[in-house]
Amino acid sequence: MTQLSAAQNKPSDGSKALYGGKGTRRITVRDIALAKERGEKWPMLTAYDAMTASVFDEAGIPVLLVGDSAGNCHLGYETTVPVTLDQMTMLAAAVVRGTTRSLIVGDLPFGSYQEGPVQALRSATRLVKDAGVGAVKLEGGERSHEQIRLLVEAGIPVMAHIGLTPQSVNAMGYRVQGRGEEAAQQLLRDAKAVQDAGAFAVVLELVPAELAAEVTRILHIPTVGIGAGPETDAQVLVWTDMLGLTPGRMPKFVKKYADLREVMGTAVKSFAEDVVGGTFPLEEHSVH
Ligand SMILES: Nc1nc(=O)c2c([nH]1)NC[C@@H]1CN(c3ccc(C(=O)N[C@@H](CCC(=O)O)C(=O)O)cc3)CN21
Ligand SMILES: CC(C)C(=O)C(=O)O
Ligand SMILES: [Mg+2]
Repeated sequence: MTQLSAAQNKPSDGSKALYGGKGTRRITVRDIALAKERGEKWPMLTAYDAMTASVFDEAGIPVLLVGDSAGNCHLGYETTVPVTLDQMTMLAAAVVRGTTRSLIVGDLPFGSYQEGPVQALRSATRLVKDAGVGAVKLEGGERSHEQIRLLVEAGIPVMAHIGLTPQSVNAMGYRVQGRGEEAAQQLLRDAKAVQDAGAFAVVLELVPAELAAEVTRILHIPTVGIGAGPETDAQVLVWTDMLGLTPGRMPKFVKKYADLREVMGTAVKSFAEDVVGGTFPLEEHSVH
């Protein structure tokens, strides 16, 4: 363990912090492991296109997830369930092209790894070779440990995802997971299973804060919380939620840092009014 300067949340040994560090090469899973040793917290956001990803990359977000939340946040589906591997490959390739420093994690969509480890390896290989991601993510704890193990043996870093697993919405709904002694024990078994299988990090979605804190203390790999309280090593939010673009009511765990829906709506209305009223384009926007 290297010593951490608590005031600045920066490593005191001269190495680069995941967030706030000046390094320009691409972040690796090794950098992520070192951050946990230093007790450093880090942010993760979703991204679905090159332009948005470049904004987050330039802002210093060390890890970007090309989430299958693209299904409902980018492609107009109700849930993540219909998203295909072809769609994820196209979106992930765009995010890789738009970034230089962030580690890009590609979500394996529903149906691309449930058949077993061999299918999972074929799907993950597609994201690595055709999109250029540095890691993949898949849902499930004990039930996915064989998939995780084979991918890791093949040299593909895996981020696991336990607690609420949205690809199982038709079976479990969108409910808090790990409430009550039995469910808490299952979550602890899932967390240990993905670590033992070789995952480099694990997302904890919608689990009680106390349980997420316990998992974070027990595991040596970093935990990435979403609706899992303040004690996880990292926090992830869906970018359209935290920037106020997603329509409608937000889950309780979302903090809205901007109101892009309002900003964009107001701007496009002024454009429309300018066109209708003949005040755009002006002489300065015209060529002769
Ligand atoms: N826009 C968006 N944001 C997300 O965080 C997100 C997605 N889409 N799509 C994929 C999954 C699905 N997720 C979800 C979806 C719904 C709830 C939800 O309804 N939560 C409620 C009730 C929880 C309860 O009390 O049991 C909440 O208020 O948090 C939570 C996470 C998280 N992910
Ligand atoms: C919510 C995060 C963890 C995710 O899996 C996604 O955005 O698809
Ligand atoms: Mg996902």
